[in-house]
Amino acid sequence: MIRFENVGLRYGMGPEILRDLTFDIPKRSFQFLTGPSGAGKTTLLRLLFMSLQPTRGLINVFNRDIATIPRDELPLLRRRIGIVFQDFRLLDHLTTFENVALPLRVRGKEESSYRRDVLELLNWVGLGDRINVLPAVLSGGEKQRVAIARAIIDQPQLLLADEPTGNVDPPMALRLLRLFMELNRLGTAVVIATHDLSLMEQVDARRMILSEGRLDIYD
Ligand SMILES: Nc1ncnc2c1ncn2[C@@H]1O[C@H](COP(=O)(O)OP(=O)(O)OP(=O)(O)O)[C@@H](O)[C@H]1O
Repeated sequence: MIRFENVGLRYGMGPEILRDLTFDIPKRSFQFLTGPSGAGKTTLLRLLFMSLQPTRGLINVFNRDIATIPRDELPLLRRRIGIVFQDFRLLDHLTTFENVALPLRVRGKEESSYRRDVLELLNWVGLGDRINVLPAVLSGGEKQRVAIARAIIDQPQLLLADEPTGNVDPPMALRLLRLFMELNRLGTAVVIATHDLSLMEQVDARRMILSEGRLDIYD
């Protein structure tokens, strides 16, 4: 589904942050992306989301060479990807419900067709009593769960999550992990960037480890 070949990335004239990355992300796979702070996990997620072009090498996403995709086609392609940003990126003027429902609204779906699904997911992530509030009154952990719910509500083909359990307590982290596993069981390829060893120990999943610009993969 995704293929990197000899990919390198530097920001401006800076040092090469990622070097000679060659790997695949197969359909329906589940992997953790880990490595020390500053190793380039967020950068790699940005390459996967096509919000950054590599300085060298080839990236294929959904069998398209990202260097040749016209800019105006990117939004449509990105709709197949759910993403949880480290800084959440919720829309401040929308309620919890509206933020989570956004990908469905963008698709032109009627609220009556998804209302129950959104409410069920919000209950599952423990936000059943925060449905009608704006992001400004939510805690960091609550915002994180809204961002996760928004990323998965439309069952994307690929989920990219940057430290998705960084702001919640261990029991909630486990609950969220179960949610990602269920999504994966339903067919989504999942990439979770994390430092959380205890979280990774819960699942016998592929590990992609970034260190000093290189990537090692343990299947
Ligand atoms: N926009 C940018 N311009 C210049 N340098 C950047 C930019 N974004 C990231 N970097 C640098 O690239 C390197 C990798 O950063 P990145 O955020 O990808 O690492 P990370 O592994 O996600 O870190 P963390 O675990 O702390 O979130 C760092 O040295 C960072 O300073």
